[in-house]
Amino acid sequence: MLELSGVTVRFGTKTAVDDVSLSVESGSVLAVLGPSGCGKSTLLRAVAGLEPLAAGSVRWEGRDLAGVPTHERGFALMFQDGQLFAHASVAQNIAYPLRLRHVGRAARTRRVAELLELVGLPGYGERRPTTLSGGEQQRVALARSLAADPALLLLDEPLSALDRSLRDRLAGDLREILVATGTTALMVTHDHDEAFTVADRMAVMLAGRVAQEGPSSQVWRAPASREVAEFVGYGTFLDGARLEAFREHAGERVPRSGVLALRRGALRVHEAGEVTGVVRRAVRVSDAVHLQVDVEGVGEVAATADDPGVQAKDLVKMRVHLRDCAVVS
Ligand SMILES: Nc1ncnc2c1ncn2[C@@H]1O[C@H](COP(=O)(O)OP(=O)(O)OP(=O)(O)O)[C@@H](O)[C@H]1O
Repeated sequence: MLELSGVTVRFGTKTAVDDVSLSVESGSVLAVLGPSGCGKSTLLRAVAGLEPLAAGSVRWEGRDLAGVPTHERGFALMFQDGQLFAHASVAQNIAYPLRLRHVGRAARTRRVAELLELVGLPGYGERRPTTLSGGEQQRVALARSLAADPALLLLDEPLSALDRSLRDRLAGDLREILVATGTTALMVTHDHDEAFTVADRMAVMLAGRVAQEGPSSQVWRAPASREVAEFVGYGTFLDGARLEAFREHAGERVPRSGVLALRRGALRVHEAGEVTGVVRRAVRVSDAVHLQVDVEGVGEVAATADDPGVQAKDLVKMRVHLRDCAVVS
């Protein structure tokens, strides 16, 4: 188990990581999710022993790692661009951590074949990294990170250099590989979908601090604040008179008080929908149309339509899906 307690990292007068306490159970994956500059990479580097702590402690299996250098922590790091050795083969890249540990040739060859199988690249051993696609290169980087059975895998935006569809696919594969190998991992990312796919738990980090930590589905369904809600994809916030007007359209099942946060999927165009509005903007995406709809008394809300024909100035009816809504304070 990894335990961070009051971890603080400063650069001069700037506090990049501010009193962060988190734990990662053995065999589980925690995603630290936050916007650019919130301090998540610095936190990961502190766990790896690459940044000194101004305060707090990092413990692994109960042992305080203060003073333990990076290479003695038994952790593996994987970055955004896998940083493969361009002049070595895929097999040599993967075998590198094993060579450092003086694992014999036969055992290395066996392990490399096993890892290539695991990451879905059997038979790729003799290729050069430069002949591989970005997604394949990240798979090789993952295989290399896992080669020496690290106690803890530290992943820094492992998929963000890839395009969206590949990223979604690889996120699913990464999850399966981590579960299959029982790997304990700490991943930092700014992508909430990726965090949701790969991790068991999420910690949302804002301005150096942990704003909320919990099982991913809980952070998703019950964000602790408006800032967290915004970060995990809620785009419309209704309170006071706007909430009251929304209730008049949508009915009693809409909460009466607090701030109602809505994801785009909370309002879906449907002929029997209870909320009526005028489309102000319609943007087609691959499998839906994203709308901004003006609802009387409520103002503009984000909505979605399956019918690709929906366009600006249309009068639409929308159904409210409460599972895509949350009340935040
Ligand atoms: N070596 C350094 N010296 C001074 N300031 C630094 C250093 N490294 C990071 N910082 C600052 O600390 C803050 C946190 O940086 P960090 O890289 O951890 O953020 P991040 O959340 O990982 O962002 P990104 O997603 O953009 O990588 C930033 O304001 C950054 O400018």
